[in-house]
Order: sequence, then C-alpha cells, then structure tokens
Amino acid sequence: MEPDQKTRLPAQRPAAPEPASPRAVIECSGLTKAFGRKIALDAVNLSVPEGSIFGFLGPNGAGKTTLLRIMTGLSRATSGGLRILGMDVGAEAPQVRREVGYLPDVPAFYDWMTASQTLELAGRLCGLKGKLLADRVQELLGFMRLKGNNQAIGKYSRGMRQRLGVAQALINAPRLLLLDEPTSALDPGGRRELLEFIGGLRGQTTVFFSTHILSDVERVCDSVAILDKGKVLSQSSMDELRSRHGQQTIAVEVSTGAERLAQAIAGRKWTISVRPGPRGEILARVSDVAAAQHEIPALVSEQGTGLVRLESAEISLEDIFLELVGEPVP
Ligand SMILES: Nc1ncnc2c1ncn2[C@@H]1O[C@H](COP(=O)(O)OP(=O)(O)OP(=O)(O)O)[C@@H](O)[C@H]1O
Repeated sequence: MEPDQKTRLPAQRPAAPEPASPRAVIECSGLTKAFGRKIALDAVNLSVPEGSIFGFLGPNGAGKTTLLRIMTGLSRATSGGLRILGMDVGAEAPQVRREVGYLPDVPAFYDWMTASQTLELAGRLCGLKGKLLADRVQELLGFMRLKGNNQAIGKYSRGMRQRLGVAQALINAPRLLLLDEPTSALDPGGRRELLEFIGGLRGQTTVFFSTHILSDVERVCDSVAILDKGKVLSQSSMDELRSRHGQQTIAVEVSTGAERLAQAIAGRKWTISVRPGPRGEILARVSDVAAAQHEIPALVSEQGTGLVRLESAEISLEDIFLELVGEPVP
C-alpha cells in the first residue's frame, strides 16, 4: 500500500457531521493510579481529539499500559476523572466497551483456531451474528490481508498476529481504537506495514496508541503526548511540538573549536541547554532567540574561529524527547 493511500475500513458507522473544532474522544483529568506506594500515573491530564492518530510516547515503565488498562475498564483509577466518547468510564463501562476496540501489548489467541474463526468468535461476543457478522469477518480479513489463510494461528508470524489483533479490535466498528505497543515486537517490514494500516484509519476511527518508538510516532501520528514516570510532560499536535521546540533551538557551525564555543554558549544566561548535533554543529536551546543571535557571533570571534552557519535548528522528535525526559531514547 502507498503510504498516503487511505485504508477503506469496511462497514464503519456513518461519520457524524464535522464540528467546528474536533471534540475530545478521551479526556483525562487529574487521573492518578497508585499500586501501594508506587504512583504509576500522577495526575494525568489528556485530551485526545476525534479522528486523530494519537501517539502516547514514553519509556519503559512510564505508565502507558496502566492508562490503557484503565481506559478499557480492566483496572480502576485511584482518583481523577476519565471520559471516553463523553461517557464516564467508571459509571458507564459496558457502553464504553461497545464503542472501543483494544489491542493489548501481547494479544492472546487460541492458537488452534484460524483467523476467520477467531474473528467470528470475537464478533459473536460483541453481539454480531448472521450475514452482518459473516460480511464483517470477510471484510476485515481482506483489510488485514489475512483472507484465504486457513493456517492455525499458532503458525503465524508476530506481524500476522498483530494484524489479526488489530482486525479483532475492529470487529465492532469501534469509534476509538486503543493499541498498546502494537509494533514493538515487529521487524522493520512488519512495523511499516502495520503503521500503514493504522495511518489508513485516519479520519475514520480515532486511534490512540502507546509506544516507546519515536520513529513510529513521527511516521504516523498527528498528535502526541510524552509520558515519563507517570506524568504527561507535553501534549500537542506534532506540528505545534516541532515549531515550539524548533523556534527556540539554534544551530551553530564553526570552522574549528566547536567544543570551546559550546562551553562559552553554555555559560550565557539565555542558554537552557547545549548539545552536539549530528553533523558536528552545536545545538543550543535558548530562552531568548534574539539575544542568542546577537551575542553568538561575538562569542565566535572571541574564540578566534570562523562562523560557518547560525540558524534555527530543524528539531527531531528524538531531540525533543531527550530534552523533556532528560535521557536518550530507550
Ligand atoms: N500491578 C502492578 N503492581 C505494582 N506495580 C505495577 C503494577 N502494574 C504496573 N506497575 C508499575 O507501574 C509503573 C508503570 O507500569 P506500566 O506497565 O504502565 O508502564 P509502561 O509505560 O506500559 O511500560 P512498558 O513500556 O515497559 O510496558 C511501573 O513502574 C510498573 O512497575
């Protein structure tokens, strides 16, 4: 499938008329989960716009699975509020479950069943039957490229299992699809394929997926929240995130003596952080861009070196993650 090709998800519910601004499909307010003294989620506020592909990015142990389990009703929050599709998850759990599809981090199947038997069983458990169920199963098998495959699931590759897991999560034509680390066990080919399927759902079903893989978020998400140690450090559209951080990062390239210049820049009052860039340039995060642009040429001259480049930096999600979380990508 071409990356920008739209996945035609079969038998989706008719889309509601477009509101002026997308409404929030998931709204967490002050959501906290404690396991004894361990605070797994710490006053999480989150707002996921309808129709988005939302990346929930965080290192191992950040609290991603904990939040997804609360969203699906498998676990209860210690305090705080959670509304999904306008419904209170605690008080209206059965209604919420009818509208939500969920792929756990390790999907479990009966390994002796085929894909079509698995989807039929999942559909029946959701109350589908007859021609509606049969058509839906065939459509999803086609959609996930598992049609005509009569192998037992026990013989499936991990990529096929994940695709079947997504098909199973879509059986009830959910308005919200929750995916827990859907690509983490896949090789690059399987990952690309699954991300293309997820990207194809854009605008039809809101997709909320947790991951620790930055490139997955860059590839397919239009919005992202960064979670670390149970706290949401940032939440915005990808464009906002890049422009917010990019506008305040300056790249400086000099002919010699980059290390000494980096130390000099690090000592200025407008400097937040300094680190080396991938091409040997200095990347400085600054609080006052105008002051930095004014003073850096003088610092270069004091160091007796030559200025090759001074400009706003193109900033990657990896740089932003490093800056917010304070540690490299896991
Ligand atoms: N049932 C539990 N009892 C005690 N602590 C738990 C329990 N479940 C999760 N935790 C702790 O809560 C924190 C968040 O765990 P969680 O599994 O939600 O993180 P995660 O972001 O999904 O990590 P990973 O990417 O490794 O799956 C971790 O410190 C974990 O050890």
